[in-house]
Amino acid sequence: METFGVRLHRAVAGRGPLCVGIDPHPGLLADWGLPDDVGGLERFCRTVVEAIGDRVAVVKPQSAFFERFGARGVGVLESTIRQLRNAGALVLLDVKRGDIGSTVRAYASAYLDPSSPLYADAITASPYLGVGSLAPMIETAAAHGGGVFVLALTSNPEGAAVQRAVGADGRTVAQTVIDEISQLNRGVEPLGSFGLVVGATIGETGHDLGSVNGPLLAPGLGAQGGTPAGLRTVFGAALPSVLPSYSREVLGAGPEPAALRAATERVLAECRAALATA
Ligand SMILES: O=c1ccn([C@@H]2O[C@H](COP(=O)(O)O)[C@@H](O)[C@H]2O)c(=O)[nH]1
Repeated sequence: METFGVRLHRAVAGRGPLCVGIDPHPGLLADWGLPDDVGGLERFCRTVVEAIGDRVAVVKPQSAFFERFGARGVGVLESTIRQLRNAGALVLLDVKRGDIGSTVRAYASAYLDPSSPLYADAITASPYLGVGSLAPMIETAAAHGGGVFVLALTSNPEGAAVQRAVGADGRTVAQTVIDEISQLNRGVEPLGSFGLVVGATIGETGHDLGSVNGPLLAPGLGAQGGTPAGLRTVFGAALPSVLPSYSREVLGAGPEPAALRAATERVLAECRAALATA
């Protein structure tokens, strides 16, 4: 069985360093001339899958925008994940789950067990009940070749108050998360399966990302103000491990598939150029 790290490394080598998010905001549905209902959601997602599913390394559906339509919205999420995987994209489901360990085990079954209808290649996770509480997710991912991206330094300004709080050992909360995830990837080649989320908006982090040896998802590009040129400031020597992520910047180019593809090619070229300077 191939690990998620191996699969991601190959996908990025073949398709380029880019993650595109599927965030069907009500405003985007309206801009695309679609109704704000399950039918509109389904058409939006099908258009994105058909336009870019066969050319982007990673696609990141944002679960919240599907959940707001209830069971039928989650049904669209299931079929979107399936279609994306059939098109050869790795699916990173953005659910930011976290809880006590026994409940985390249920989340792991829901998203990282291949027998689940919502099975994805990787998920996002929240470490604020303790990184150790995520162990069942880590174990399930490892058992099935999946990945987990844990929030470390998020792109929103409110995150810093929690993530940069300093603990008794002098490390920030974020550095503790970084260090614990780094341990999981130690010695793994070419890339570990356990990643971190570090926002592209946050500037110089003051944190040591050099030993993570896993993917660094960088949301916040485009709509939130982050730029490919700014990635060097945020990530420094860790730049080669960065997976830049855009949602609204690309989706806003729709609904024409050719325009979605052109926006994807544009941001990919910008990211390639920024990461090539590493
Ligand atoms: O720190 C974080 C973690 C996750 N996100 C998610 O990424 C996308 C960003 O969307 P844009 O339209 O490109 O701003 C969205 O799903 C967020 O929930 C993040 O922005 N920052």
